[in-house]
Amino acid sequence: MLTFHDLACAKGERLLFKGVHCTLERGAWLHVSGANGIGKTSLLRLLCGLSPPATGEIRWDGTPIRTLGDAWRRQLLYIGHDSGLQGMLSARENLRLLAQLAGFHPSDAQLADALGQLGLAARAELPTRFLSQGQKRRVALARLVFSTAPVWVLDEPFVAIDGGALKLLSSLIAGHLDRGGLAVLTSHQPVEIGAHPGRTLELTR
Ligand SMILES: Nc1ncnc2c1ncn2[C@@H]1O[C@H](COP(=O)(O)OP(=O)(O)OP(=O)(O)O)[C@@H](O)[C@H]1O
Repeated sequence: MLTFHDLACAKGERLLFKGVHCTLERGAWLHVSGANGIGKTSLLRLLCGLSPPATGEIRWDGTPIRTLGDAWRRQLLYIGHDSGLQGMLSARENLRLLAQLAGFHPSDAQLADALGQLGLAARAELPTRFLSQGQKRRVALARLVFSTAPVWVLDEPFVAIDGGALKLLSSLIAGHLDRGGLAVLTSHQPVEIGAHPGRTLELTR
């Protein structure tokens, strides 16, 4: 279970938000919404332990994540809105690298399967600087096919992808929830994840 209580986030002198609460059981997902610049990405970064909250506490199964350190990071798959690809490396090489940085060691077959599911089989060996924006996004999202991390934190995962990839992404998240995972994502659009009713947290000033 992921809980956060009375969270506030400051950037320099500016308080972005305060008093943010949520409890997410396994199998649940949260849609974080709000205007540009309100602090959605900043909230995801707090949840991942990449920066500390100004006030409040984030707990995983009752333990503050600040005391879990690497043990918390091993629970996580974080995909930021920058796809984080190295343009000189192929889709397959990027996918392997991104997975390894997150502590996964996919086999060649898993990499091929993930790229195939994302419709990238014919582009797998091409340097990613030659891919379209949507194809780059698909490479970043391909990690979801083999990730076993229980907590998925996805910043704007639906941006730049077409209807087919959107359906696939939604079904990958639904499968993750069915297996007892949980997900926190941001989107400026309404999101449906199969039959899983999501919760919405709208950040406001
Ligand atoms: N390291 C930083 N130093 C100063 N200000 C920052 C820093 N990081 C983010 N900000 C500011 O914090 C605010 C919130 O940024 P954030 O990226 O969390 O917003 P967001 O809600 O995700 O926006 P968008 O919908 O446009 O992606 C913005 O005004 C941004 O400029």
